[in-house]
Amino acid sequence: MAGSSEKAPDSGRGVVLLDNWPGYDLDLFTYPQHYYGDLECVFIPHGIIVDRIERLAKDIMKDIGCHDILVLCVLKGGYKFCADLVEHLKNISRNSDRFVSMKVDFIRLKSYKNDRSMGELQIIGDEDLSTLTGKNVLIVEDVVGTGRTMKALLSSIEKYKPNMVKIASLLVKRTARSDSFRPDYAGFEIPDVFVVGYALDYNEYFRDLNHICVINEHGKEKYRI
Ligand SMILES: O=P(O)(O)OC[C@H]1O[C@H](OP(=O)(O)OP(=O)(O)O)[C@H](O)[C@@H]1O
Ligand code: HPA
Repeated sequence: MAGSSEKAPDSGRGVVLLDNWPGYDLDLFTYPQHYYGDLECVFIPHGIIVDRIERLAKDIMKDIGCHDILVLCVLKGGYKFCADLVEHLKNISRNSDRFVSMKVDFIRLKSYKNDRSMGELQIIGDEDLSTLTGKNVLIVEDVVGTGRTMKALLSSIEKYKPNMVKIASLLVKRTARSDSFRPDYAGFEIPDVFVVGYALDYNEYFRDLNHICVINEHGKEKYRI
């Protein structure tokens, strides 16, 4: 992976995977048998994901660790990232002089069918966003693609007047469909490919895959709705 990083590190973009990043041969890793034949490659192995999150947690604590934090996990795709990030944030907080109190809340958003954004964001459930009023909110999201989901969420949240809002996204796509929305913290910047695993899904499949992988055409056909 080191060979695929761009020249000067730009921590705002996270680990940059170039358009020609081929990923790793699937046979070098283990993954559930029920997905044999459905994947192109291992794009980001699980170990690297977790190591990168450890560093994100350090950066987040450095910036906002002086405040009490309300972590807002965006379901469903964000649950793995959120769980691992909170674990690292807790470890850092526990081992530092200043203990930061952290609460975790959840919101469920849905906009994708197959590998396409349907344009309209659904907030599923009856979330009471008034709990965000006056809070220092850290939104935790799995992927920013077009950026529509995050923009819509931010505009829904604004009226509840949180004290501060920061966004951490594990992945950010370089895509022509993007309205150039950038999170405050990014794990990896990736090309415009549809990835699954580590809780990212294709029509609810592949959330039970540890690595982030690229789905192939066979997989898309098999699970298309
Ligand atoms: O930047 P965008 O193009 O808007 O895409 C990003 C969103 O798409 C996915 O959600 P999805 O609708 O698949 O719901 P899920 O989290 O339940 O899988 C993902 O979890 C993000 O929330
Ligand atoms: O690549 C992706 N995978 C899963 N969900 C997504 N939502 C936007 N992009 C993606």
